[in-house]
Amino acid sequence: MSETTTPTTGSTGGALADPAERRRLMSTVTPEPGAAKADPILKVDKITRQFGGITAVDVEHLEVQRGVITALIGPNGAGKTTFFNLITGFDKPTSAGHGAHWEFDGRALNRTSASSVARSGMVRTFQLTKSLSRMTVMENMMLGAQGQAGESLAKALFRPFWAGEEKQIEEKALELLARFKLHEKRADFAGSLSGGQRKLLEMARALMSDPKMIMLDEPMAGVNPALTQSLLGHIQSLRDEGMTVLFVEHDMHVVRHISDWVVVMAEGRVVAEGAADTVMSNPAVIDAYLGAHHDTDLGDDDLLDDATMERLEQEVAAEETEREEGKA
Ligand SMILES: Nc1ncnc2c1ncn2[C@@H]1O[C@H](COP(=O)(O)OP(=O)(O)OP(=O)(O)O)[C@@H](O)[C@H]1O
Repeated sequence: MSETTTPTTGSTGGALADPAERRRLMSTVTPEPGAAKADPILKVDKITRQFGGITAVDVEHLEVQRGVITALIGPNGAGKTTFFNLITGFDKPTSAGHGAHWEFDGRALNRTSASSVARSGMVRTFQLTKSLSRMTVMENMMLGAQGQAGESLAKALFRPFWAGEEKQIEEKALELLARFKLHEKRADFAGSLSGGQRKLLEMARALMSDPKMIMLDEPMAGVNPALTQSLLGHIQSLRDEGMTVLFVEHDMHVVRHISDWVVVMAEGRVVAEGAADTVMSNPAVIDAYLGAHHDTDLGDDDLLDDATMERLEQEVAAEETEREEGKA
């Protein structure tokens, strides 16, 4: 287990803390859907997901550049959350076995479970579910290390970190809580935190496993202006330390402010890509947003429904049996 909160840096990590260097790097990318990147950490091919007659996702090709902040934007129902669910193993593409392929940091992930995806270094944040709200802030960070509810999910997503000693786990949790200014709240129930503090906790919790890429689904939703700057600062710091950030966001001010690259989805497809300051004037983007309503938000609350939890638990049990058999 790593004993430090410093994220794993990629080959371009560190140097990309310099805005001029990021601009130079991204200026080499052709601003068009599916554009090749200089050093992609994530490559996705032919992912489709249908729900009945609706095609929620139909992504032909997408690359995410290592070490920068990429925003995934699009009107309600564009398929952003479904796309997150698919590449993190929480949902299966309709095109599975028919050309769907995605790899993270050079490793194919299309046949792996959500837990394996997390172990590969691609970690997403989760909204506080009921059971996580009833745990303290510290317990959330330790995630089931003391046999709490939600343990299976924790095991599924944080196994690399679980391999360590409890003392080290605790030190790391405290270090992260201090970084995110939640130290004082460590004994409070997570459910008592404000919207912004919850977002900070979600981020801190995800960092317990030292991800190479962090995926944030609407990190600014429900955050009051006082904490917005702090959250934005944290996201930028992660990037400056070498982490790759992929986030879904509706707030265009936030998108313009922190994104090095913007990917636009509409009706399941990637319809535009480009630097934040130019992509919003792209006719395809304007078309995608015209008439779109931004007041309904499916969010990822449904992500941890009973059926999903059950499937994750089965996956974890199967992987544990496999590991035990491997040891024997
Ligand atoms: N479990 C599901 N069953 C049926 N349809 C679904 C399901 N999940 C998503 N959809 C549909 O897939 C489409 C894409 O939804 P998705 O939530 O991925 O969009 P989104 O871009 O994340 O939207 P938002 O910005 O509102 O969160 C929508 O038409 C939605 O109704």
